[in-house]
Amino acid sequence: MVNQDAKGKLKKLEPVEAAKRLAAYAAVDAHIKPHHRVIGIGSGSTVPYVVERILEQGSEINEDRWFIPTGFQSKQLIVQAGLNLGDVDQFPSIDVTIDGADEVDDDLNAIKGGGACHLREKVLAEAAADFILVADSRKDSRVLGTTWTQGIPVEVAPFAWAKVYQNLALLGCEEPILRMGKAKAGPIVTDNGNFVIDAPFSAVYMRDPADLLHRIKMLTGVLEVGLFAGMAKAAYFGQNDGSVIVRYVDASPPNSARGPPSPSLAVLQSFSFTFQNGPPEHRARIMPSTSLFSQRSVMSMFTESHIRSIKSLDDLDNAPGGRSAKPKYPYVITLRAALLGSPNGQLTLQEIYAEIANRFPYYKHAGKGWKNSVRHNLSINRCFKRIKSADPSKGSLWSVDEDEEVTTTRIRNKKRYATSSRSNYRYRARAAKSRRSFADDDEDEEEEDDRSSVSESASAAFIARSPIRTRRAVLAVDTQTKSSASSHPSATMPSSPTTSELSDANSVNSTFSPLSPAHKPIQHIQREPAPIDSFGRAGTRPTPITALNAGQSVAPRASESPRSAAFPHTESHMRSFAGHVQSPSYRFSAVQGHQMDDHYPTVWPSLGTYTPRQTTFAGAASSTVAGTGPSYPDARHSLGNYALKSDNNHEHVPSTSGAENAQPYYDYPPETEETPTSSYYRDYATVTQSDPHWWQQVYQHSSAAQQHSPTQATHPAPPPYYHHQVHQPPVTMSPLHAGHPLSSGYGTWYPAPNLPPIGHAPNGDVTSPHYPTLLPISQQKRMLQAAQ
Ligand SMILES: O=C(CO)[C@H](O)[C@H](O)COP(=O)(O)O
Repeated sequence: MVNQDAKGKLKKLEPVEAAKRLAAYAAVDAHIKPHHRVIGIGSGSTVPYVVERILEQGSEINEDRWFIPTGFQSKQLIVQAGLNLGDVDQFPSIDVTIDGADEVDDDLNAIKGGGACHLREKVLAEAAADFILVADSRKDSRVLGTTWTQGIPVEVAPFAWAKVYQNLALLGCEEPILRMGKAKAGPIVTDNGNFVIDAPFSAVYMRDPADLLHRIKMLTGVLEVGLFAGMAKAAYFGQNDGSVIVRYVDASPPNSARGPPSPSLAVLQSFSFTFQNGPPEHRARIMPSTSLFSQRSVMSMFTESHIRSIKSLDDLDNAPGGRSAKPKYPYVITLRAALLGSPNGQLTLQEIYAEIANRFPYYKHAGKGWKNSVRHNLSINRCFKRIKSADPSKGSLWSVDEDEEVTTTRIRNKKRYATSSRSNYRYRARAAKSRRSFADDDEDEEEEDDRSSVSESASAAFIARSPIRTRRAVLAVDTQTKSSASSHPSATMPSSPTTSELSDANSVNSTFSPLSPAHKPIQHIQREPAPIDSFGRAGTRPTPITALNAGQSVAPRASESPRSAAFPHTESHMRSFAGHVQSPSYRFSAVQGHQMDDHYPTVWPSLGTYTPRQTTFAGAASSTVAGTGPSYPDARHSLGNYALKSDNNHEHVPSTSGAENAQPYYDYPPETEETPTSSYYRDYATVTQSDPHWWQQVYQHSSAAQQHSPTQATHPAPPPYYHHQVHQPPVTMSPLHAGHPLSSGYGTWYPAPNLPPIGHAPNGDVTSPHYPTLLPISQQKRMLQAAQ
């Protein structure tokens, strides 16, 4: 056999190659079973070992099989190995596809397409009952884009490439590059006759690969995106030490890994793998990355009937070490016990914390992380129900739905992944929504979060928000029959990025990279002059960013806001009560935890952009961003106390006059709750459509408030609420719109191309990585200039 030397031993390989072989062999052994008839063969440097191992299953098994290639390379491999070559149009259902990857994140989302095969690769991945990734350990990453920095491969129709290229930049891509051939003049051409653009996006975007995938995929001319979100069932990473780390999206191996063992396990005695099962302590010892080894595996130690027999916190045992020791129970069990044991079976979030900390004093000193976990578990497990409290000052109540399966995460995940990446996406959106709503219930917590150090922020925030944990298991080479691979000295592999490395990667050095001079093929197209609005301003249409010269903004800002009969006040008038009036967009931003200051212009409906003199928040500030910065006192005294009620019953219920009375106020209408981003845009659009008369009322009221209390430092009279009916139907922006430039009456706003992580905004703002801010192009340019 080709992989064996004259003595029948496995040929020695360089460490990286040996690691690839380990991964490939382990994956084939676990997933390609004798009964599998149609097998997808992926592309990349690990895949030859996949074919090698399949061949070792014997010609008898293989002669009844069909092998489907993902490109030229795999077609060659199949043909040269003498295997039956098929295609996906003959076999639209594939048993198992095994493929390489450029980078794989914690949730088994992957970047693929380094070999420009990702269109076919994705078709085969989707067609397969089980899609399995194989790679060496360098591809194992926490956040995509950490090690694979050349960008997301995007396959495009050749004639559309320049348009896609331009639109990728508008989506926030830092520096798209049309991939050039190595020994070819001009761009590489894929197996399907298309071009590839490599599109790097900053870590903020990469934290939600499904969302980014959808945005890019929606660009006309894009044929496929090399982001494989929620598709892989397992990933095998060969290690230098001769072991293989396998990660599943679930607590147990996918279907293909069950059933009769692969014959090669028995055939190839000299190279065998064993799952290191056994007690959790043992697994923990061989898996230093315990944070990745989540509750899921712990959960499997409890049977459903055991969980159902627990009726209160008193039924829970202490861990060794007594009452104050760290409890051994997963949160779902503890939470269930706390709720069931309460007098009415209902508790508020704060009461849940208190009950748990009372039963297990460990939590009293355990920092804040456990509260995040409590909220996370409440939101993701269907057995917990959220109930509106009759007393709004109490916040929501939680109870247990006994009819729902007690969610062992294994069962849940199976359902979730049985469908598609879309369900993963929806799931994330649901979890995201839930997190947002928790923010209102859990003021203290958010406060703590906002103050948390930067070192914790980037990766911790990502990990905390990721609802899915993959399970790691280590496949180790049997010590009795150590393979040649493991006898090689270990090469130094880059380790997982540390938190600080991650934050470095996220920090903003420049906010917008203009197109690379080396690849600046888009010509300036003479456009019709931008329409002039009723205030004499140009720029009501999106202007492609690529058509701008350095330092030029889309619509230069006039020194004074224009006047109109309906709203005859100058900008300086407006400034005089900057602390009293806010636009909903401001307020929305406030609830996301953004600290606003005069770097952030406000869009005044029909008037243009208004830059307030100082940071102000609307009523919302009194809930989630309480205490996040010096602006808060202003927010407390800002007008902000109005309600915006739109046709879809989407009501911004304001706070009354201070944090003490703050209520959860922001409720997402169902049709817009898919992603925070969509809501952001919807709100933004609402601003641009608001009725000027309403604003006039607000103005008048705020004038009155100001007369009553001329300085912001003293207490303005709490104004009554204003209800505003938006005359046009509310704009429901799907997430697919997100990322497109929006035009207001004043200019075009683009999604910020390179968003700062928490605590890293260039102006010192606290920002949330989850809720991109729209920055006006002029500001982006300013920031870019400042960075240079
Ligand atoms: O997606 C791919 C090709 O489109 C490959 O699987 C990926 O690029 C990995 O390749 P390699 O193992 O050679 O690094």
